[in-house]
Amino acid sequence: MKNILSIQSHVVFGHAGNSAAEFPMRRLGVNVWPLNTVQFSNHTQYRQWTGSVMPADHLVDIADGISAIDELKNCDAVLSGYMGSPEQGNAIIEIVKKVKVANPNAMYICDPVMGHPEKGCFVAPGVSEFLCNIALPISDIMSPNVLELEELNGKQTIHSVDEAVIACRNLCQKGPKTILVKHLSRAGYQKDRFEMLLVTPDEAWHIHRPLVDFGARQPVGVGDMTSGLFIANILLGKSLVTAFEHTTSSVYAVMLETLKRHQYELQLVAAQDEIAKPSQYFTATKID
Ligand SMILES: Nc1ncnc2c1ncn2[C@@H]1O[C@H](COP(=O)(O)OP(=O)(O)O)[C@@H](O)[C@H]1O
Ligand SMILES: Cc1ncc(COP(=O)(O)O)c(C=O)c1O
Ligand SMILES: [Mg+2]
Repeated sequence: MKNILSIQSHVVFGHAGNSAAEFPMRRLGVNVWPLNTVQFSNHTQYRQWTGSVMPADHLVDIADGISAIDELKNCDAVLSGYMGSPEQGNAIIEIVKKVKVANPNAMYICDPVMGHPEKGCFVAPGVSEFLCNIALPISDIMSPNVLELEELNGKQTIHSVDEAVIACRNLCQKGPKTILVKHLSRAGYQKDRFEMLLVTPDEAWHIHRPLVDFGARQPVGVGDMTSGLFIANILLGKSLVTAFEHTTSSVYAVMLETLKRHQYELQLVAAQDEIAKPSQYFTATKID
């Protein structure tokens, strides 16, 4: 059984951060060790929430506890997502280093959640700089959306798929050898499809799925679920491309179930069998 230390936000009501990623990863068949960066009542796109950001040393303390019972060596990957503060970022890097000492084969996948103030996703000041300067060079995999990719690539606007591939290759030179662009949005080929990219130093793959019409109230936590499913698929031994395809297909099934039930929160439990074995399978196209 593979083990993922998943360091993300936790919401008590609904699904974002660990509350969006943990169940789908487990449903695929990997073990998850959730380490929560915040505990909020609900995700921030409700524009109001209660709860607390965990102190940065709490994160290291928990990892040290796992190390003390000699289990850190069984950690196969660290996944990080929504961070409550840049200090937490530094704590996460310390944890990644400890995990890699205990298990040199462990991977670090960083979902560089930077927030979109206009969309209502709020992230503490300094987190974006931390992701660009400190997290990038030590990540094995990064999973930005196109806005995050622009930030990571020196704030250069990305207009097209070709430019996105170039931006990803720039990141590959600085650290992560695999980049999953979780959402190409305006940089994609088509306005009426949801598009993603998978880029390594040698190859680039493109995938698209239909847009699901949620009107103005788009579900949150989709990125967190996407990054989680991608690393879970990789740990299950799938190739990068198959992991990419399976992730797209599972996420699409969750979106459809969410729409069918007229819900704002992702319908993870209802769609659980589709997460494991999506009935509609999307295949990727090699573009480089
Ligand atoms: N098939 C789909 N159809 C329509 N919207 C989708 C689909 N898949 C995902 N989305 C939406 O696309 C958005 C992706 O958000 P974005 O900020 O670009 O990346 P992230 O998921 O990292 O936050 C989310 O609002 C999500 O609900
Ligand atoms: C607490 C929390 N975690 C994570 C996220 C990221 O969600 P997404 O996967 O949609 O980027 C958000 C977005 O608002 C959030 O409020
Ligand atoms: Mg996101």
